[in-house]
Amino acid sequence: MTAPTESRSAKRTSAASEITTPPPGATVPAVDPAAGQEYELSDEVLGNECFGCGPHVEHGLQMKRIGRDGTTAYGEIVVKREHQGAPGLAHGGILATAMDEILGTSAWLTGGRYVTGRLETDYLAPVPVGSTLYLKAWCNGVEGRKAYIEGEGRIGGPDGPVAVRAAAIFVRVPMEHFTKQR
Ligand SMILES: CCCCCCCCCC(=O)SCCNC(=O)CCNC(=O)[C@H](O)C(C)(C)COP(=O)(O)OP(=O)(O)OC[C@H]1O[C@@H](n2cnc3c(N)ncnc32)[C@H](O)[C@@H]1OP(=O)(O)O
Repeated sequence: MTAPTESRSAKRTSAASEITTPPPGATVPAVDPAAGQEYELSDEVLGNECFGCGPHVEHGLQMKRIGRDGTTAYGEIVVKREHQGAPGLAHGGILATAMDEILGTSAWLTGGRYVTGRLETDYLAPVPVGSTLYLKAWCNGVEGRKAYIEGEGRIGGPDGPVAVRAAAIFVRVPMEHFTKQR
């Protein structure tokens, strides 16, 4: 009998593909205190009915952003019954949404307003209903309007096993992207 082999995603240490890996010319943004201030103000400007972080969105993730360090963002969600896919486990799309939210937060910490262009997700372990997912995301580089962001979600504690990883390209947009009538 052969020993069970580790899954391909468990062997990978990053969710980033060639597309979401910053090109050689990308720069890691310097920490800008004004960017942090703008990020704090963003809810006031845009309101917050966000499925990811709106505190009063009943069936939303209600992600708590619990800190930042430069462009690294930290957050937590508690997986609720209405977030399940298979019985007792978080739906993969919900986990991707949580990653989108925390990676987006890191992008905004670079000092611009960003939307997700591409999001890649690796699922490494099931996430049970009732568990807390500890999220972290950081910026690997910025080139032109593109921010290359990566992150992970852990269960059991902030240093627990990684259950989900993601990598993304966020594209900088003007404020009108959010305010114009469609
Ligand atoms: C405190 C606040 C925290 C906020 C957290 C937010 C978390 C949630 C974030 C979201 O979920 S945002 C909602 C989901 N995303 C969208 O609705 C975006 C929909 N797409 C668009 O609006 C446009 O396609 C987009 C603004 C992304 C780009 O259109 P543009 O016409 O402005 O730009 P263009 O297409 O010229 O692309 C600009 C650059 O980005 C690149 N790009 C665009 N889309 C891409 C993509 N999908 N994959 C890779 N690269 C992409 C594109 O190749 C190009 O690279 P170069 O400058 O090198 O030429």
